[in-house]
Amino acid sequence: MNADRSVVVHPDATNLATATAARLINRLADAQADRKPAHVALTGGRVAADVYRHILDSRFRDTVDWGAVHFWWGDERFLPTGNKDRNETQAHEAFLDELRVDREHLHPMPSADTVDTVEESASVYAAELDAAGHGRGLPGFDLVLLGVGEDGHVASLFPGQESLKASDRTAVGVHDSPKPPSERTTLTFAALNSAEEVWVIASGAGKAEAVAAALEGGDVPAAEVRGRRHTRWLVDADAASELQKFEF
Ligand SMILES: O=C(O)[C@H](O)[C@@H](O)[C@H](O)[C@H](O)COP(=O)(O)O
Repeated sequence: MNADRSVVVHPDATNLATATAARLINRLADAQADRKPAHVALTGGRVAADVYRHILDSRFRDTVDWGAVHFWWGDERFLPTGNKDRNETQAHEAFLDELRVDREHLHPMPSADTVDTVEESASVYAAELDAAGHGRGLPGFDLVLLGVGEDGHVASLFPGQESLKASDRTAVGVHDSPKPPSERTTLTFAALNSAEEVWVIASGAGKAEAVAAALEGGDVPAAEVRGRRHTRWLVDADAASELQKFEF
């Protein structure tokens, strides 16, 4: 059961990205103080890319031993390695290539030139997650970072799709993503919610309806995410503009 949920409303998109970058650095440094290596699952999207870029620019960035962080992905577009639209590519360009990461600790979801189908991609990734978890299925994410779509999707878990029900698996393939490209690999809720903390970041008025639905009883995938210890919604004022019940 989710122990705790918080909503932090930031005045604007830049403040959201810079504050979340600092929060992420602190979260990873705290996780490393408890145990190394730390495990984080990254997300794709424009808002997340802004956060990654601000991590790189942060004067606190080397508080984290980046070589002792395992980087996973919450979802990935089923495209060839290096394709500019892959979440992995965007993360490398935004910050990973400039940090002293350990290449052995990078865990991209299989690409379209290494496996034939999204089902195979999901199966290979599930096996990698299980191996990292020493047979327990998952490595014990210290943090899962998520964006949210206008339709309330998180990762590549879209409204009305079978993937929402895949509670017995940690990763599944997606064929009909309404957000292009149509073929993707995604962690399931079982995997996302295994994390100590789950953070959802949202910026802009276009996300306001999805944020309100997720936080105020609506039927959207984003309403289903919860960290084992903490769930944080990190939003800017525009994305919070349709929240009714929160005083801020
Ligand atoms: O592969 C993807 O597209 C992402 O993982 C997706 O879940 C994204 O985080 C949201 O769609 C928000 O994207 P924006 O931040 O660009 O609005």
